[in-house]
Amino acid sequence: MTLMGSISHSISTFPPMGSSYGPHNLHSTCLQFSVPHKSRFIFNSTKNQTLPTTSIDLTDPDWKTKFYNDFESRFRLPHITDVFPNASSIPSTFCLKMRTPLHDHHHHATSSHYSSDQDWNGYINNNDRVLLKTIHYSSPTSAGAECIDPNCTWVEQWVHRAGPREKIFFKPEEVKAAIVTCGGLCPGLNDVIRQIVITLEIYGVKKIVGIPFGYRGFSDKELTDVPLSRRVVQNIHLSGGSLLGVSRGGPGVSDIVDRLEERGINMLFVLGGNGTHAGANAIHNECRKRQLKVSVIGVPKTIDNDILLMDKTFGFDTAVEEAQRAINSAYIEAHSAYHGIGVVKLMGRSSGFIAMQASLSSGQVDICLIPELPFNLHGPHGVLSHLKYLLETKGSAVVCVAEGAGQDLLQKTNVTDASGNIVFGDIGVYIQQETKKYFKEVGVHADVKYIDPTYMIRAVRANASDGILCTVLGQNAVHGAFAGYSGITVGLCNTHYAYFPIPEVISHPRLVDPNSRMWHRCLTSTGQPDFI
Ligand SMILES: Nc1ncnc2c1ncn2[C@@H]1O[C@H](COP(=O)(O)OP(=O)(O)OP(=O)(O)O)[C@@H](O)[C@H]1O
Ligand SMILES: O=P(O)(O)OC[C@H]1O[C@](O)(CO)[C@@H](O)[C@@H]1O
Ligand SMILES: [Mg+2]
Repeated sequence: MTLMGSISHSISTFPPMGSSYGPHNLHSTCLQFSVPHKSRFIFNSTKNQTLPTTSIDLTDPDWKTKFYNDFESRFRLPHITDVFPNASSIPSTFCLKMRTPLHDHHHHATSSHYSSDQDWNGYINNNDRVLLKTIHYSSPTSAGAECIDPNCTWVEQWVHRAGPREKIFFKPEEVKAAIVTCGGLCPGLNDVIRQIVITLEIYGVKKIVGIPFGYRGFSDKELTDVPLSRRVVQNIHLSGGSLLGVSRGGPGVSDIVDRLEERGINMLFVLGGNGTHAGANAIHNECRKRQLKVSVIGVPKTIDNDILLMDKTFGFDTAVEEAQRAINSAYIEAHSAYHGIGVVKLMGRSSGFIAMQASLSSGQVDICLIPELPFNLHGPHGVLSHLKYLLETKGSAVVCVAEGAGQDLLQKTNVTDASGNIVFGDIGVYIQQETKKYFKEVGVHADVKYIDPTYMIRAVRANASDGILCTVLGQNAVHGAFAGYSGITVGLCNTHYAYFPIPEVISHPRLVDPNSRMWHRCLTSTGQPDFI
C-alpha cells in the first residue's frame, strides 16, 4: 500500500465528503459542526505538510527509515561544493569573541560550559538541526493533526539550523553582494536590507549594491544600482516601504544571470514572496548550470504569511496590527449606527491568515470569511441571513473578508498582473452591494459601511516584534551565503531559525487549515456558523 493509499484509507473512515453534518442553524456553539468535515480533506494535501516526494510503502517495516532518508535529502541545503567540489574554505571573519573581549570574570563564567576558550565563538555546527513539528498527535482526528501514517506515529522531521558557521566559502574582499526586493511592499523590508548590509560589513565585505525596483532593475537600462553601506542604511528602518523600490514582472532568469555575470555579483539576497522565490531558485539553478560561484539566498517577504513551514513571515504581525485598526473603525461605525453593518476587506490572495488573525485580535468580528472556506451569501445558511439575525439580536455586525474569499461568487476577470498573478474581482464591494440589496428586499433597515484599508496595512514600518524578526532573518541570510549555501531561504521555525531549500517552502501557498486550533479559535471568537 502506498502512503497516499494509506492516507486515503484513513480518510475513508470519516464521513464521506459532501454529506450533511449536524445543525447548520445559525447558533450552533459546537465547533464539531462549525467546520464542515469535508474541508478537512479538501485541504489535507495543501496543509503545512511535508509529505514525501515519492510514495512510501507503509507496510514495509522500514518505512520510517525511508521517510527519514527522503526527508533528509529533500531538506538538504544546496552548497557551493556540489558544483565546485574543490572549493576551499577559510576560518570565518565573523567572530563574536574578537569584538567582545571576554573579561576574566566572564571567562570563568563561561569556562564551565566550553571545554576551552578556543571552542567558543558562537558558531553553528553544520549538523545542528531544528525540529520542524513539535506536536505528537495521537489520532488523525486531533485538531490540526498532520499525520504521516494512519496511526499517527511519531515521525521526527529535522531541518537545518541557521546561523554563522566556523568555515566560510567566500573571501570577503572577493565578494560583491547585491540585494533586491520584489513583489508587493511589506513592513520590514528596510529592516532586512539594513541588517544584510550591516552583517556583510562585519564579515568585511566592501562591495554592496541594491538592485532598484525588483528584478526589473536587472534589465532596465535607465535604472542604476544603489551603492549600500552602513552609513546609507543606518536609519532606513524608521520608515516603511523599500529603499530600493519593488516591482512585479521583469526580465527572464537568463537575462538576470547575464547581468550578475557582467557585474561580478557573487552573493544575491532576494527579498520577496512565492513568485520572487521561484525566480531566486531559477537564478540559483542557472548559476549552477553556468558554473558560476554565486550564492543566492532568499528572505521570505509576504504580509499574507503564505510561505510553508514557517511560524510566520516578517511584516505579517505589523499588517495584522494595522488591519485590526480598520476593523475597530468598522465596529465603531456599525455600533454607532441604527442596524449598522461594517464590512472590512483585507489582503490575502489565497490565504486568510491576515483576516483570521485580525479578527481574533480585534475581538469585534462576527463573520470572518477566508479563501480557504467556501461560503454562500444567499439562502437560509448564507452570510446575509446570519447578518439579519445579528441585527435582530445584537443590533449591529462586523464582517471581515479576505480579498481571495468567495471568488466563486464573482465573475472571473481573466486579468493578470505583470507577474502573472490573477487579478481578483472585488469581494468586499460585492458583499457591500449584496447586503444593501438584501436588506432592502427583506424590508429591514441596514446601514452598511465599507472599509478597504488595502495598502495602508503594508506600507507602514515594522512593529517591534517584526523588527526583531527582520534583524535575525537578515543576519542569517548573510551567514547562509558565507557558509556556501545557495538556493536556500531562511525562516522562523518553532521559535528557532532554520534554512530551507527554496522549493520546499513554495511548492504551494501555505493555507489556513480549517481543522486547525487557530481557525477553531477564530470561530469561537466570532460565533459564526458554517455558511454552506
Ligand atoms: N515562477 C517564476 N519563475 C521566475 N520568476 C518568477 C516566477 N514567478 C514570479 N516571478 C518573478 O518574481 C517577481 C515577484 O513575483 P510576484 O509579483 O508574484 O510577487 P511575490 O514574490 O509572490 O510577492 P507577493 O507576496 O507580494 O505577491 C516578479 O518579478 C516575477 O517576474
Ligand atoms: O497591488 P499589488 O501591489 O499587486 O499587491 C496586492 C497583493 O499583494 C499582497 O499584499 C501580497 O501578495 C496580496 O495580499 C495582494 O493581493
Ligand atoms: Mg505571490
